[in-house]
Amino acid sequence: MSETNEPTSGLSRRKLIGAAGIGALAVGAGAGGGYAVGRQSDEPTAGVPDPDAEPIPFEGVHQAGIVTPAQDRLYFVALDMTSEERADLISLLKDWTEAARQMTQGNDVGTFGAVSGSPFAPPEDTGEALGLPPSGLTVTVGFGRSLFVDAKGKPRFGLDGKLPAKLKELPAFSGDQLDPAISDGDLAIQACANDPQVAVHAVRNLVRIAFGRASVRYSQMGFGRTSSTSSAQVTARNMLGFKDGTANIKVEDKKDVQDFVWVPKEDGPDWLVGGSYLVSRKINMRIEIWDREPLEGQENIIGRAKGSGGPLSGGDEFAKIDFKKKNDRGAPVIDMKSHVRLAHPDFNKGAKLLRRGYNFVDGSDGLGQLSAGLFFIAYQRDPEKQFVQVQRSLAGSQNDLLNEYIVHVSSGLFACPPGVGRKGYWGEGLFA
Ligand SMILES: C=CC1=C(C)c2cc3[nH]c(cc4nc(cc5[nH]c(cc1n2)c(C)c5CCC(=O)O)C(CCC(=O)O)=C4C)c(C)c3C=C
Ligand SMILES: [Fe+2]
Repeated sequence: MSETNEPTSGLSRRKLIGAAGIGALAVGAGAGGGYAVGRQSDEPTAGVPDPDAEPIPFEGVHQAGIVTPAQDRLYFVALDMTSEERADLISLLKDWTEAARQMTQGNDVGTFGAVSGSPFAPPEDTGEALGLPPSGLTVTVGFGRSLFVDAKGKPRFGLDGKLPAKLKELPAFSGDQLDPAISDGDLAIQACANDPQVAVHAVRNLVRIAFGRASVRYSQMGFGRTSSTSSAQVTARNMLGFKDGTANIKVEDKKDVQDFVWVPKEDGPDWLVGGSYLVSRKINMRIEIWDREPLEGQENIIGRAKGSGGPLSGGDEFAKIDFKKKNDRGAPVIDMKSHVRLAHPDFNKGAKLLRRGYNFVDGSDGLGQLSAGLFFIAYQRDPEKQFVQVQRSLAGSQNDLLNEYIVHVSSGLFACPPGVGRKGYWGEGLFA
């Protein structure tokens, strides 16, 4: 297994297949006939470079979609197994791995894809990504605690002894209003891309492949990444209008990535080494109330300037925060209950997270208010020492000033296995 590998071969969505040409339909008989129709060629439009044409490598030591520079769109889905058969779980993980391998490289799912198979059988690929480039698609999977043990603690799928000690249920936090229907799950898929159609196509096909073995529990679409995971990216803004992700772990911070993101051998279990834990929290915002808060108040709540993103203690966006600085009345310039102070490693036993969240707007509620917020995602090596530590500091009406404007409504914790090589499949080590 290497960190990066060349794309695998497959049926390119963008290649003109056969000599029939645009719009022509080749008709034949039998599943192996190769009925090909292509709608686009690989030729770029003259003078317009396509930044999304180059796929992100699927194979590697770690799964893509964690330290990979955060794309602009998310489609997150949690599923529950509908079969209790170990063989079904294994075959599902194998089928998902192969499909993700193909889709992330800009190829159709299957041997004949969307339009090259038998006209008498449903296509292997649903087709809505035909003609679209890879668009930076990454597909990342995770396993929930309920995949390993049922509600009574009885092992499922013969996975006795495989449950990671750190894959505990997250504790209840003050102020949580969690809806079980949109929380947890046996399996999670995080599909990220720069084109929402490509992310949706990926999830739709994986859900379709799962039919008879697993079904959707809940899903969430996200737009506008709220974190940068590379210092080459500009910091994007969240729905509160603030730059979000300034102090995030970036892929270039090699030591932080090593210390805070990947599960090392000494932590175990063996099958998870090189993987990571994903925490998801859907956080609704009382956005209309926030919008009535004066600028000074908004900045005091976050602890940073809304325009530049710099700390209120002074300096540009990436200046070190001076929590000791006082104003002329002798009060701390950075409020003791500001979000950045309570979330900062200095006040959380050194804990850091790799945040990878997205904005969402799920239409409007019955009161004419936007159902908007942040679908928070964070990766870490140890959920208790990292997410739980920080969220305990933030939660509750006596803590983070931001809590007046937000409410956590969904929660998930998933163990994401390491990456795969040319032949492996996700979670293979679980069945060794
Ligand atoms: C438990 C972890 C965190 C939750 C939940 C969370 C929710 C949340 N955050 C914002 C907006 C911002 N967060 C910022 C910084 C920041 N947030 C967390 C953790 C959680 N946030 C951390 C660890 C940090 C970095 C702290 C530091 O080291 O300085 C910022 C500032 C810019 C930045 O550094 O990213 C903003 C803005 C919202 C709106 C929100 C819930 C809806
Ligand atoms: Fe935050």
